[in-house]
Amino acid sequence: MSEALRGPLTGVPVVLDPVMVATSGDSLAAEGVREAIVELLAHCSLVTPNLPEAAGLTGEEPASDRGAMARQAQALLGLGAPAVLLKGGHLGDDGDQVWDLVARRGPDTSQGPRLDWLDGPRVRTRNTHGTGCTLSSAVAANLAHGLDLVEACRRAKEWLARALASSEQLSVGDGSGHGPVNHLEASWVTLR
Ligand SMILES: Nc1ncnc2c1ncn2[C@@H]1O[C@H](COP(=O)(O)OP(=O)(O)O)[C@@H](O)[C@H]1O
Ligand SMILES: Cc1ncc(COP(=O)(O)OP(=O)(O)O)c(N)n1
Repeated sequence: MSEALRGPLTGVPVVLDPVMVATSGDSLAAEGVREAIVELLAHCSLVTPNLPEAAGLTGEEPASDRGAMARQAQALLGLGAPAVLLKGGHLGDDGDQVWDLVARRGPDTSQGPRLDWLDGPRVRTRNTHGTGCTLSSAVAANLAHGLDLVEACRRAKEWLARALASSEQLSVGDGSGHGPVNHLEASWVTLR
């Protein structure tokens, strides 16, 4: 993979979603995956960890406040990522707002990284399955459309909030688990 990123994919925006820990807390990564992801960091345009994944990559405890999120995002820049979208969905599940952070290396290294907080209302739903994959895919699509990195992340997060809010319209399984977000929210029509 890193050979492809250095060769044929040079110059193509690449979003790396380091799927290691699900929203449920379940580990999705085998041994050695951390090292493989760290090796890829320098060759992608943006890495999009959730809080447990950022902790796994930096070797720290999962961030429990926005200060720790900022520190871990900068630690990921230090590991080689040019930009980080650190997702804060796991931070303070009771809060009314959900905060994500975009951290980028500044053009002038003496001035430190640029941090842009993206906040949005927390949608009260159990149907959060696939939020991370949905967000990173939407950011990749927005980058392919030529949007600037922060705008690509902001619009993806806004769309995800609508897909979460619309998830109640889906009827999947017996309703006992975490259902999926509604990717078709913009064109959803309920036929009865
Ligand atoms: N209940 C919610 N309401 C609104 N946005 C949410 C909610 N839960 C998660 N998000 C957003 O979904 C995205 C993925 O968040 P997160 O849960 O941290 O990652 P993952 O799904 O990879 O575990 C982030 O943009 C986060 O802000
Ligand atoms: C089999 C499998 N792959 C990936 C994930 C993680 O998906 P993601 O969208 O990052 O987050 P949640 O689904 O955990 O909200 C997964 N859960 N299972």
